[in-house]
Amino acid sequence: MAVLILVIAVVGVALVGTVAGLLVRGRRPKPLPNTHTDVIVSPPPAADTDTDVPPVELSSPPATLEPTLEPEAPTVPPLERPEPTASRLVRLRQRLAGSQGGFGRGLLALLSRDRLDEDTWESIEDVLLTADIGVAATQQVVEGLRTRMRVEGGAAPDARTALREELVKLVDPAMDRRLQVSGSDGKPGVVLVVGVNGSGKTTTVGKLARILVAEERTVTLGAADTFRAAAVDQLATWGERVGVEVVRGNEGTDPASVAFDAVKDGVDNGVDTVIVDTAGRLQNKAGLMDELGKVKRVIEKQAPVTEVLLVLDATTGQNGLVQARVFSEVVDVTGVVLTKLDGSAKGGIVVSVQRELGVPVKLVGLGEGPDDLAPFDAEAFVDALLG
Ligand SMILES: Nc1nc2c(ncn2[C@@H]2O[C@H](COP(=O)(O)OP(=O)(O)OP(=O)(O)O)[C@@H](O)[C@H]2O)c(=O)[nH]1
Repeated sequence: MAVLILVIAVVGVALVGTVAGLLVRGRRPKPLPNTHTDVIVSPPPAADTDTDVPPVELSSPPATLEPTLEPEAPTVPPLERPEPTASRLVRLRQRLAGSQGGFGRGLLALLSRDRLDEDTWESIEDVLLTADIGVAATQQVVEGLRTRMRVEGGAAPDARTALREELVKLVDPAMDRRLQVSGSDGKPGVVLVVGVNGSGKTTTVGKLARILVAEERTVTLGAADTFRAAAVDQLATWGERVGVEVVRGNEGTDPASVAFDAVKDGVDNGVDTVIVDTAGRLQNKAGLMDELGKVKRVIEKQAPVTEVLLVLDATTGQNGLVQARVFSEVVDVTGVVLTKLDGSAKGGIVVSVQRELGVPVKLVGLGEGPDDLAPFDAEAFVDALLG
C-alpha cells in the first residue's frame, strides 16, 4: 500500500512539473513593440493610412445584435506641403507669358519691320505706355533701341536680342531682391505687410508663409487686419493648412496690440520669421501714418522689423502707383509684391513702381492658388514678356 502511495505521489509531482513548465514557457515575454518615436512630429496620417490600422472594436456584440457604432473619422485635415520656390518659377512663367505675351510680341513685331519709320517708333512707344512702363522709361527704351538699330544697321534679325537687353536693363537685374526674413541676436525676422484693401495683402501673407514653410523655416502669423473679421479668419485658414500659428484679436481690436502679441509669441517660441498682416485703410495719410507708425513702434519693442512689403495690385495701373507713393511716405518700404499679374497685361508696372519708389519688386502674384506667388527675377520676367 505504502509503495502504491509512493508511486502515485511520484507520478503526481512529475505531472505538476510538466504543466508548470508548459505554463512558464507560454508566458515567456514576446519581443517588445518598437517604441521609438521620431523627434520631428510627422504630419497627421493621410486618408489611405487607415488600411494599416485595424478597426477598433468598441465592445463585444450584444446578444440583441444591435448595430455597433463606427468610430468617428478624425476631423483634422492633413497638413499641406507647399511647393518649393524653384519649381514655382518654371510653372508660373507660363502664366506670366500668357498674360503679358501680347505686349512683348507686339513690340517684337514692330521692331522686326523692314523699315523703322517714325510711325513705327510711335507705335512702339504706344505699346510701352499701354503696358504701364511709364513715360520716362518708355523714352529711355526707345532711345536705346533707336541708337542700337542705327549702329547695328537695321531691324531684323537682332530685334529680339536688342529689345531683351533694353528691357532687362530697365527692370534692373542688379537690385537686391532677397527677402529679409531672418532676425539677429536670436530674434525672429519680422515682415510687415502693408497695402490697400483688396490688393491681395492677406493672400500674400498666407502664400509667403507657405514659401517659408517650404524652405523649412518656422513661422508665426499676426492677423493685425482687425478692420475686417473675414481677413482674420482667412489668415487663420492659411495658417492651419500648413501648421503655422496665427495670433489674432477680435474684430476692432487695436491692430498694434495684435502685432505686438504676434511678435512676442514669435520671440517666446523662437520662430524664424513673424509675418504681420495689416489693415492699411487709406482713409487719409495722417490716419494711415498713425496706424502703421504705431504698429511698427510696438513691434520694435520686441524685435526690429526686417522687411516692409508693400502689396500692389498690378491691375490698378497708375492708381496703384499713387497708393504706392502714399504708403512709401508713411513707412519705409523695402520691397514690393505685385499681385494679380496673371490678370493684367500691364507688366510694365514692375518698371514704373521700382522707379517711383526706388525699391525692388521682390515677389509676384500670378494666380489665386496657394502656391501662385514667386520670387521676382528680372531676366525670367523679360523672357516671359517676349514669349
Ligand atoms: N488672380 C489673382 N488673384 C489674386 C492674387 N492675389 C490675390 N488675389 C485675389 O485678390 C482678392 C483679394 O485678396 P485679399 O488677400 O483678400 O486682399 P487684402 O488686400 O488682404 O484685402 P483686405 O483683407 O480687405 O485688406 C482675393 O480674391 C484673392 O484671391 C493674384 O496674384 N492673382
